[in-house]
Amino acid sequence: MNVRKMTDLDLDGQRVLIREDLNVPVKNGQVTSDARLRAALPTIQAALEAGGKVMLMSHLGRPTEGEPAEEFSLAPVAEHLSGLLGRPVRLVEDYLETAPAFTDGEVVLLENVRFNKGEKKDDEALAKAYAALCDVYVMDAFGTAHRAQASTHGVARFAPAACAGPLLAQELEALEKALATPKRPMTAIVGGSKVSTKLEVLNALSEKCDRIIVGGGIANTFIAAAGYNVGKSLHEADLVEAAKALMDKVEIPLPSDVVVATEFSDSATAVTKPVDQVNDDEMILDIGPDTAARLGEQLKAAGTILWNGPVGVFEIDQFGHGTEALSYAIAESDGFSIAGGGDTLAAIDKYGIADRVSYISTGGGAFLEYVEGKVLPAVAALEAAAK
Ligand SMILES: Nc1ncnc2c1ncn2[C@@H]1O[C@H](COP(=O)(O)OP(=O)(O)OP(=O)(O)O)[C@@H](O)[C@H]1O
Ligand SMILES: O=C(O)[C@H](O)COP(=O)(O)O
Repeated sequence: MNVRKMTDLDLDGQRVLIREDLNVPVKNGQVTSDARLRAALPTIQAALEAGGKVMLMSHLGRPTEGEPAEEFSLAPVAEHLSGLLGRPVRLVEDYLETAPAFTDGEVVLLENVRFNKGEKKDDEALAKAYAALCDVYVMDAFGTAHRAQASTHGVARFAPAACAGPLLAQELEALEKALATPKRPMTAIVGGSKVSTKLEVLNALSEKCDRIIVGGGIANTFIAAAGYNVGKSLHEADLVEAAKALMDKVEIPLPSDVVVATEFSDSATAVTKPVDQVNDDEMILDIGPDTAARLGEQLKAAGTILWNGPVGVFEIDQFGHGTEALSYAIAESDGFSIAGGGDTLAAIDKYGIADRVSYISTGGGAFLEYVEGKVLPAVAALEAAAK
């Protein structure tokens, strides 16, 4: 990676704009898993110690672009981060109109970049506006390095100086080392709710892995491809043909039993049933216990495990047993395990297996795309800026 590093630059007195991935789960105005915030702390502290005037920026969730909404505000993140850093973190909303002022000892957090029109399209004018806020731009958001957006990509072209932050550099080095000569069999677990983007990644993974375990909305798409009714489950009907093609290329064990409910809520009644008996008014929200036991045995025998995405709606306890069982199987496996993703980190915390996973990455989709062998757009932008 031929990029400038934050540690190579003199930050003293400079306005330092750090893009972090502070996209963490928030419930009722509280951060429920702060792993990504803790991972960003060493970078923030190093920039402060080097005398930088620190501004952080991040997205949170997937709001409708250009429409600020309280549910996607970084306010809970500012509060939580302030506790972790032991200093005030001031959330600034109007930074595109007025450049934020700095007070000693304070960190500035720019409100959700996805509230700005053009962020996701990598709009040049927006990228220039971000660049104008700083003397040094630091890309440290490994979890969002697979997105070519104004705050992760475009800004690097226009900032007076652009460099990689310590977390981004450390993640890339650790993954490169871990994946250089993976022990076989290599098994990937891909779950969660981002069906269309992650199904594409499965194609590349099918070339590298010996087996792919699917969960969440992704598994539901495969269940539909196998000809079963998935009722109201999250799935991607358009991708059923793509799922069929994948099943011909690599072993993708399908759930034999599933946990369903007729509503998506904390108080929903969970019913376990065979996969071929899902009704039209039901949603598949977890893998069943027989499936979890079978997949758990396969995981224990794996040489390398790559895990992104919970296999069920684990935030609701009655739909968390599948993710819990697979977490314990990963913890018990002698294979080298790599896990990453915002909600995956939350599941790792919930089931207390962090010290038994060989490497935990802050990236989910980013880590999968790295495994694919793709050059991450944010890294490419830093490489171009270093020329
Ligand atoms: N069967 C299902 N139906 C609907 N949602 C599901 C299902 N299974 C899991 N989920 C949801 O998927 C979400 C996590 O998916 P996601 O793809 O965002 O994973 P992640 O680990 O955060 O990765 P990334 O960092 O790429 O976002 C969780 O909120 C979980 O409740
Ligand atoms: O959680 C993630 O994978 C990153 O924060 C990227 O989020 P996105 O998939 O909404 O771009």
